[in-house]
Amino acid sequence: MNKPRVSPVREYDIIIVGSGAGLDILDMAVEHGHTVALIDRGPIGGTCLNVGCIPSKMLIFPADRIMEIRESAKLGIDTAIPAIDFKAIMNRMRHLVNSDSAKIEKYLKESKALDFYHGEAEFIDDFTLAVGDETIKGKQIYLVSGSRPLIPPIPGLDTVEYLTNETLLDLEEVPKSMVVLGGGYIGVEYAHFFEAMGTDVTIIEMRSRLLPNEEPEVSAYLQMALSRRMTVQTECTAESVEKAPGGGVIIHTGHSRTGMKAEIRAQRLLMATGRRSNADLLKVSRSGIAIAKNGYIKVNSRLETNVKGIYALGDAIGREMFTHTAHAEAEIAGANGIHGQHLRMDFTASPHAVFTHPQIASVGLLEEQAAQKFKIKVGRADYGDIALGSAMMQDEGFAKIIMEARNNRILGCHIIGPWASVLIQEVINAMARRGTMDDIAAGIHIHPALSELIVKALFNAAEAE
Ligand SMILES: Cc1cc2nc3c(=O)[nH]c(=O)nc-3n(C[C@H](O)[C@H](O)[C@H](O)COP(=O)(O)OP(=O)(O)OC[C@H]3O[C@@H](n4cnc5c(N)ncnc54)[C@H](O)[C@@H]3O)c2cc1C
Ligand SMILES: NC(=O)c1ccc[n+]([C@@H]2O[C@H](COP(=O)([O-])OP(=O)(O)OC[C@H]3O[C@@H](n4cnc5c(N)ncnc54)[C@H](O)[C@@H]3O)[C@@H](O)[C@H]2O)c1
Repeated sequence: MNKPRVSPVREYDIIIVGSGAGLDILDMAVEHGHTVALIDRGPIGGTCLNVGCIPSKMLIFPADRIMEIRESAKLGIDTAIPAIDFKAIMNRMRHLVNSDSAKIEKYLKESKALDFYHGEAEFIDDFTLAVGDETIKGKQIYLVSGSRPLIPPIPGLDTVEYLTNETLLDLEEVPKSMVVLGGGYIGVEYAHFFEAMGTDVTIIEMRSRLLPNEEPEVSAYLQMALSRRMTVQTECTAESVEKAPGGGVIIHTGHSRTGMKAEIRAQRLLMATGRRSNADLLKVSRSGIAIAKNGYIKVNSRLETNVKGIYALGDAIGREMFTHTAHAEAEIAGANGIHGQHLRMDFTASPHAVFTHPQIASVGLLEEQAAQKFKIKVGRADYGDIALGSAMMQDEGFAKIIMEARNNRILGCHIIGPWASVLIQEVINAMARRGTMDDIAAGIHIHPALSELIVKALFNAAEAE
């Protein structure tokens, strides 16, 4: 009788799970001369490259151009969009994603500086992981295992076909109609994309506003702007789902305040209802690592778990779930684990942008949060208040800045309108240094440029009582 093959345990200085921000740790570990193993079940390169930021923004860029063309009528430019080549837009996105992912995979497979394990890892013991038939042990472990779509248990959902941020990337034809369930980041970005492509979109959001974690005025303006292009239903929950006779889906909804019931029929249903941790796949409990109630891995401010020598970062810890934050966390975790430093992760100036239309960017505290902690001054400037905004006939959109009243320290900034993700950068830089209004206003701002929006909001805040 053949004995089951038991491969010897291979030992490494460092094991990394995840090839998203995990690659940053890999670089540090290799540079430091450690023996390293990197594990990923694929697709290689993580969420951002394969099913997140990169494909979504490659799709949204043409959607933004469509909006520019539509909006140019107000400037006196007569335009039309005779056709949109959806297939070409999707193919361009898939080509870049696949080729970048393949390059990373080739490097991981061919590099002599590391061992790459292509498979799903799970803990079998402290510091010991199984990947397929292999068993590996690390002196230090970095869990950069990310998150995946959270699909709520809606009756009937298992009987219909639905899309997620992953499967929508395989679409070959533009859907005629789509219900986007969830008005969070993914929901409002893809609602913008599909409407621009010609889909009849309905967003269903159970909370009282879109992007419930943004500044309420930002949500309100976004809802107004998107409602001109699509149906937006807030305080609305999908109670059940069924196949529509002849194709598509029927979503039965209930309004949480009025109790009103309705049904919406659409060719496609996109689930954009949040994310869940991948920690369950890793079976981290077998190594004694503490997990929060929501399934994310618990870490201290040095990004170390309760098990000394095991670090976690990125979406795996469920804090600010953005690529740039994951990279910033990798710097901290790597410096602590690999270089023996004692750095703490500071989320005070951790920003984000939402690439819907109009674009949104945000850093720091919301007005309500700031008011609970400090005596504050708030300033707002509209795009229409500055010269370039007027030239653009940008009569909507604004920047809002929140400062500590006693010293003008910047506590938060929220922008909705063109180039919000770029405009906010100087505020982020100032906040990262715990800066005040002077750290921004001291520099001469070019006239007439959109950056004057920030200066105007700052001065309005300074003058506020
Ligand atoms: C549609 C969408 C759009 C987004 N847009 C933006 C944006 O514009 N800007 C932005 O900053 N952020 C954006 N994000 C968020 C961003 O993608 C994530 O925050 C980021 O990718 C997290 O990186 P990570 O390295 O922590 O995890 P991931 O990139 O998810 O990497 C985790 C890796 O671990 C692997 N893995 C997990 N479990 C195991 C296991 N048990 N064994 C082996 N391998 C495993 C996975 O295969 C994966 O490759 C977006 C997300 C989505 C879904
Ligand atoms: N531009 C960016 O940086 C960007 C873009 C996309 C995603 N992301 C990242 O991905 C994460 C996930 O995005 P997401 O949009 O899936 O999650 P999310 O948590 O931002 O939004 C999910 C929304 O769905 C709603 N919802 C949940 N269940 C529902 C139901 N049954 N009926 C109606 N509404 C329901 C929630 O109230 C919530 O508003 C974000 O937190 C962000 O970190 C970032």
